[in-house]
Amino acid sequence: MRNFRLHEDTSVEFSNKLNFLVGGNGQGKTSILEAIYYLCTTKNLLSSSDSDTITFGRQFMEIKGVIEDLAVHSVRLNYDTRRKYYYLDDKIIPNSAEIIGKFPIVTLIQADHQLTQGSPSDRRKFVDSTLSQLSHSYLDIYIDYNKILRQRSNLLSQIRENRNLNLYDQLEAWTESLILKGAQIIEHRNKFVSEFNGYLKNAYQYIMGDVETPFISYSTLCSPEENIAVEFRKQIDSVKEEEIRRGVNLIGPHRDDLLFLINDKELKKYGSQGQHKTFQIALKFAQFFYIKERINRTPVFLMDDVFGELDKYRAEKISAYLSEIGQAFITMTDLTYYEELNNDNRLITVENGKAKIVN
Ligand SMILES: Nc1ncnc2c1ncn2[C@@H]1O[C@H](COP(=O)(O)OP(=O)(O)OP(=O)(O)O)[C@@H](O)[C@H]1O
Repeated sequence: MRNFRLHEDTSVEFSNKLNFLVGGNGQGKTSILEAIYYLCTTKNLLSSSDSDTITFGRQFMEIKGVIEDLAVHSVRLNYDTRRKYYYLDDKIIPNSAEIIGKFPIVTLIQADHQLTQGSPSDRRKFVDSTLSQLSHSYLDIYIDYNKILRQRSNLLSQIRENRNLNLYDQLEAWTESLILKGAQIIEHRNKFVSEFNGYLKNAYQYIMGDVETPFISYSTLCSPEENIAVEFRKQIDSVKEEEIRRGVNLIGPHRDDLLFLINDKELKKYGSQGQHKTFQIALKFAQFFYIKERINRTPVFLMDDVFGELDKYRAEKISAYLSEIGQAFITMTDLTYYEELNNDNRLITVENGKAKIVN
């Protein structure tokens, strides 16, 4: 990393098992996770803007890495306040969608409280990012669908201003495309949720025991037994005037949600803080094992300060769970859980933007 947040010039060679990044607050631990995430996805882990990551007073940042996976790849990201460049094996990648799924990654970070406590879009993002890492065809459908949404809402606003017949014909064509792609998204999400529930139950019960059973219910425009395209058409026809009046796409999978339940009770309404936290962690471990089994490759796992907020019982359970994952990067402010770890693992201290391997 060069000129990346506090890291003016930091290099680290990681273990292919667990890497513990230990240091006080504000020393640059999370930034290392952020850099790894950039290399695997081209995107920012914390939804900050790329320009925030350049060390104060500098004009550019650079992150380079070697990823040993099915093959050995060199990856590099440069950002110079105007443009971001991503290189894979020294070849520039113009479209970041090409990288999604190439280096599978799962993250467990502070912002994950939004998964259970935030808005439906946070939950849709979870499903979409999992499916996009698994299948490029899902990503293509998803990108197409979002383009259609934009075009169609522009058109709805135009019709509001000018009710011309030609525009109505165009609207019908966009509605057909919306239904076609939207129905494909719903089919994929339906299948995902039905498969994923087993993984979630395993992960949750590994941490909490089997007195509590988690469940995800997918809330979309119709039930799984109904014909998606037929229902979609029926509902979109019934709100046509309202869509024009508001210039908004009112029906489709962009309004879906996931409902989280514990023992059939809605987590959002009845869950304790601890249950929320356990649910968030279980979602991420389940995502890890789901991706791993579907594509037969082990995602990299990033965990930012997970242990700080947990009681001793759950922290120990999760610490034991770590031995079942592959390469992981785990930040912590102290070494309470380090003693349980074996020789394959690496302890790296991070202090004021400098990283040092301790063992
Ligand atoms: N663009 C930047 N240039 C220089 N320093 C920065 C920049 N952005 C953030 N920082 C500094 O980096 C530090 C935050 O880094 P990071 O989030 O990696 O810390 P951390 O070790 O994970 O801390 P915590 O344990 O509190 O989460 C802060 O001290 C912040 O002031």
